[in-house]
Amino acid sequence: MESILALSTDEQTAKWIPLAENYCILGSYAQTELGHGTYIRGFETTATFNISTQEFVLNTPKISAMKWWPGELGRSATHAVVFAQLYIKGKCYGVHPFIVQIRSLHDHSPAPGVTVGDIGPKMEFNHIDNGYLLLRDVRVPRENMLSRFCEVLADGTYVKRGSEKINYFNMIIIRVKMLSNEVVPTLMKACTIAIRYSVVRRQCELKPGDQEAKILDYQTQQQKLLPMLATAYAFHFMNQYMNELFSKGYREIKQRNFDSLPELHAFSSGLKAIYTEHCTAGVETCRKACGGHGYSLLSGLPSLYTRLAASCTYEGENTVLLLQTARFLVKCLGAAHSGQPVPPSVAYLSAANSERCLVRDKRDFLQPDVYVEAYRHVAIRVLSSAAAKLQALVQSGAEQHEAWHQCTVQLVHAAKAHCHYHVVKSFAEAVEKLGQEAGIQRMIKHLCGLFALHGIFSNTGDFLHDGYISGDQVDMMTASYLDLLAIVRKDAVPLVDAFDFTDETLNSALGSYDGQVYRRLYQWAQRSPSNTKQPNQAYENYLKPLFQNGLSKL
Ligand SMILES: Cc1cc2nc3c(=O)[nH]c(=O)nc-3n(C[C@H](O)[C@H](O)[C@H](O)COP(=O)(O)OP(=O)(O)OC[C@H]3O[C@@H](n4cnc5c(N)ncnc54)[C@H](O)[C@@H]3O)c2cc1C
Repeated sequence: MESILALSTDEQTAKWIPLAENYCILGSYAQTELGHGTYIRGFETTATFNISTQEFVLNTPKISAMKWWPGELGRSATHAVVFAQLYIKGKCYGVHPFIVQIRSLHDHSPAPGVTVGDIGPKMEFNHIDNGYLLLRDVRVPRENMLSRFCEVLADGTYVKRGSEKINYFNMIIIRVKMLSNEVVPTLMKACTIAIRYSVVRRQCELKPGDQEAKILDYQTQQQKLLPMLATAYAFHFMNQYMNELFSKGYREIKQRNFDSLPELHAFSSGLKAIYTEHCTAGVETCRKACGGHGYSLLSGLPSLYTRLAASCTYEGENTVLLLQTARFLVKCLGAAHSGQPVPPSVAYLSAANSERCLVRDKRDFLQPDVYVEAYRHVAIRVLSSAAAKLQALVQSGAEQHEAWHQCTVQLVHAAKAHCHYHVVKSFAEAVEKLGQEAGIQRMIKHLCGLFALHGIFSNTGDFLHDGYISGDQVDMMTASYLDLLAIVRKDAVPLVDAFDFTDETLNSALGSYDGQVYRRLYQWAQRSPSNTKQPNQAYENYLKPLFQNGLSKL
């Protein structure tokens, strides 16, 4: 439905959306092929326009062209938005989207010319039937090409309205939505489970002779979990900013003003990559922080991890996305240096870069303008140094693509630094806006500081590299960081309760609101098939003969 809404004409929307909304049809987004996922221009599925019948004829010319991975395709979908190379009178016009009926609406059997099935077991994602699709002379009417931005007229004339990149616009939409709806809530759930568990679980004595301590009172446990909590809040506030930027851009694009498309694409790509990377790693950190019980599926944590791990790949592979962000940044840096206007998210590149951090006391590191400036400095420095290397390679005779290839590791670094700067900045701005609620503002400001200082603590080299901060300042920053761990510890439980997940949604024996961890683990373990199956077949079939055989030998 997202694809149809973004890519279809008003008439196409009026035809297909009510059918989808009323479950008369079920859709799948069929883009990826066996041989190509990232490189969309390399897709091999073809859609050839037949003027005499006014139809497109879709084909899978070879095995690598088979659609592979689309969700809901395996056994559920009746229709798919299939991306294929458009051919008119022998000329290729690139990849376009077509609505193709793949199963009968009467008995769900494959439509004529369609071979469709499930791709088999995966690391997780068992809630979705990812499928394969092979097309042999499958015909669809001319109206089935989604034509908001490109159309094929009855006489075979190809009409373009706007940027050719617009066909990828729905990928931006889905990317932006997945961050708010799936990625960040998953980290929030993991934090809720691990933090609630860490105030129930007691282990060892903090002070000899005392009662065993809650594990969240150990500084190392705080350092595992509380920066993850701060990350969840940071991404939440960044999402609000991104959604505003996106809504504005979406309105303009619908009016066929494509000016914001490069910025939206670059920003959503970079954020998707860093969110999914940090959230996936964060969920795994939460799991490990729950010790042995975190490894049990009953904790709810392993399935959060395996589901989220897929998001590093789908809707754009992360490295590839970061490189796209970097390409945009390098272009904007060039424009900024030559005094041309640049989009708002990169306006900071036009200002001079500060040389030194002027902090003299550890408390200064708790000032948002201090850490926001430090992140800005690093983002400009890393990008400038990658761009300078790129330029030097080209000036020394390397071809542009070769020079780019030799800089990709540093370019990925630059894209990450750009996104990290924005997340810190938007978090600090969100804190400012909470001015009406002093208590909440104080709490969230601590979290914001923790997020920012955790990033500096974990990537100290980036800040030390050109002497922006000194070794002494690193010590001050570390002292503030550790102070914040103890401060945020006090609010940790209300801060996860504020996410407001129900016990049913968390589905975790460790993370329920009432804290009855051990009772629930025992009750849920009772339901395990090995405990409920009667009689115990493993004993009857294998162990009993083994024991009897052993005894008979004595
Ligand atoms: C759970 C799940 C659900 C999915 N659902 C759908 C769906 O509904 N519909 C659909 O169409 N597809 C779907 N996909 C497919 C998904 O979109 C692709 O797997 C994804 O776009 C990555 O493409 P790829 O598999 O070709 O990876 P590749 O591009 O082959 O990546 C492999 C490696 O090569 C590197 N690489 C590739 N190109 C470059 C480059 N230019 N520069 C540097 N490094 C590069 C990558 O960084 C990566 O490390 C799904 C995938 C998963 C795992």
